[in-house]
Amino acid sequence: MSPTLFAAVDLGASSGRVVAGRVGPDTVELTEAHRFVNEPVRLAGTLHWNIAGLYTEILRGLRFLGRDHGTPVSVGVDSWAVDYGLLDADGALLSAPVHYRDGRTDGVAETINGQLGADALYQRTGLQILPFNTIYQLVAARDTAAYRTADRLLLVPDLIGYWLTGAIGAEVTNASTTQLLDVHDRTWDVDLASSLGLRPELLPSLRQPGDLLGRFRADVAAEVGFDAPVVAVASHDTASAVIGVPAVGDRFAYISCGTWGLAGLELDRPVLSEASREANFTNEAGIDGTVRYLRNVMGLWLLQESVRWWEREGRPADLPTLLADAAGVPAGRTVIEVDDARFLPPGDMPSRIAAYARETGQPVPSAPDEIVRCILDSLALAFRRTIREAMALADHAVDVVHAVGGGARNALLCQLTADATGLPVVAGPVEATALGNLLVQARAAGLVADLADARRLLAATQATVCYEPRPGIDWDSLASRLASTAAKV
Ligand SMILES: C[C@H](O)[C@H](O)[C@@H](O)C(=O)CO
Repeated sequence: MSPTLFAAVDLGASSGRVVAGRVGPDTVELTEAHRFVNEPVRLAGTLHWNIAGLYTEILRGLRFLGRDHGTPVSVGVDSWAVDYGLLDADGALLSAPVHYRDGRTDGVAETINGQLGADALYQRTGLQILPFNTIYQLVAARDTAAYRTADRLLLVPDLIGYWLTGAIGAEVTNASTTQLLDVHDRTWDVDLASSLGLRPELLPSLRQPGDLLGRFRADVAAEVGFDAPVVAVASHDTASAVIGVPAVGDRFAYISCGTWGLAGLELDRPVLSEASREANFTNEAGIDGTVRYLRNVMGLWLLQESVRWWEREGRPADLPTLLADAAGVPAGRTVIEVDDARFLPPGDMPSRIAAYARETGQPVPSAPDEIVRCILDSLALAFRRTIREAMALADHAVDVVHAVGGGARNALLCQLTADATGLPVVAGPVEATALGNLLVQARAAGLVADLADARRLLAATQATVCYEPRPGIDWDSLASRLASTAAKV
């Protein structure tokens, strides 16, 4: 039997892609039909996603896929979390979704948590406190004309699904990132929304990975040159990435490493202890009732934004060269708290890193290779801390760390993470998110039995590189230096 063709639309914060996936009893082959950058735009002072531009690229990618690979059995859409579009009563988009790095939510989380009680909120939603969680974005937007006149709220992958099929709904893994979903029964916490003066009627009915949205609208089928059904996948890209981890058994940790570094565990129930809340771990919904017990680490955003800044200044910023040079910089020369709030907004990242070093009395990195080394040493330290804390808080043993996503290509980061954690790091697949998207569709088509079966297929078909921990760097003392810096900033 020849492998079956599926189409995955995977929207990341820095780039998007349309991927043709062929799945058979012992094959999973990916071919990129189209890749495009995801460049946000500031409109009248507010940072937005160029969602119409992204949708245009998606249609272009589907057209290329149909032309070069044929008609897929189904299409699945995933994207970054928390952000949404508002529709009016006619189904028209009221304004381009606001980017989670926009400053409109500054201070909102503190106010709301003070009002509701951080622990009470955690017991209801199980979510880490990040300033851009959808709940805080809605509180920041509740007095806007768009919010007041809106008829429906659609998270980004659901908005794309709506434009492709006309179907309205909210897929549960991404809905769990709103901090408006009950962590126990995975239904909308309507009382919580009402208690904040939010409009629960905006929240669409929930759907599960594998559910059918519907077939392409006629105009979409005409535009892309074929008709196909759209199937809900684990539409939070991180949820799809975790499905795409080629793990065997459950004694593993993962790092979905891209713009963000999502480091954590897959559990069968949430951890809602006071210690877990204080450590700011999240319990995002995974597939089949699993829990993605993780914490957001600032991730390769630090590197992406530094490169963007150097390019803006007309300085050479070729990543492979930067990484090769950074390997020659002494380890642990300067370490930063990567999750310091100053590193969240776009801007002059190299200067912010230098300022942090200055404030903490460390050697101040100025040359690009020193900045890059500082970023990678500090990310490895953050992954070490996060994985060790997750293991302790969830009382969960780990023998291996799976690093997936674009960061799996970064050999220096993977090796430093192995050294810092003292655990082997299995790097790959890079396209774990697209693979997780495709395998949920393959299961809906009856080609894959369950999550374990999907991972067996991945382990048998996808290339990985294993980095064994090496001695030599005193990560304990780097960790305590980092801890002491926090007191100085
Ligand atoms: C806000 C981030 O998008 C989110 O926390 C993260 O999980 C993600 O979606 C990474 O793409």
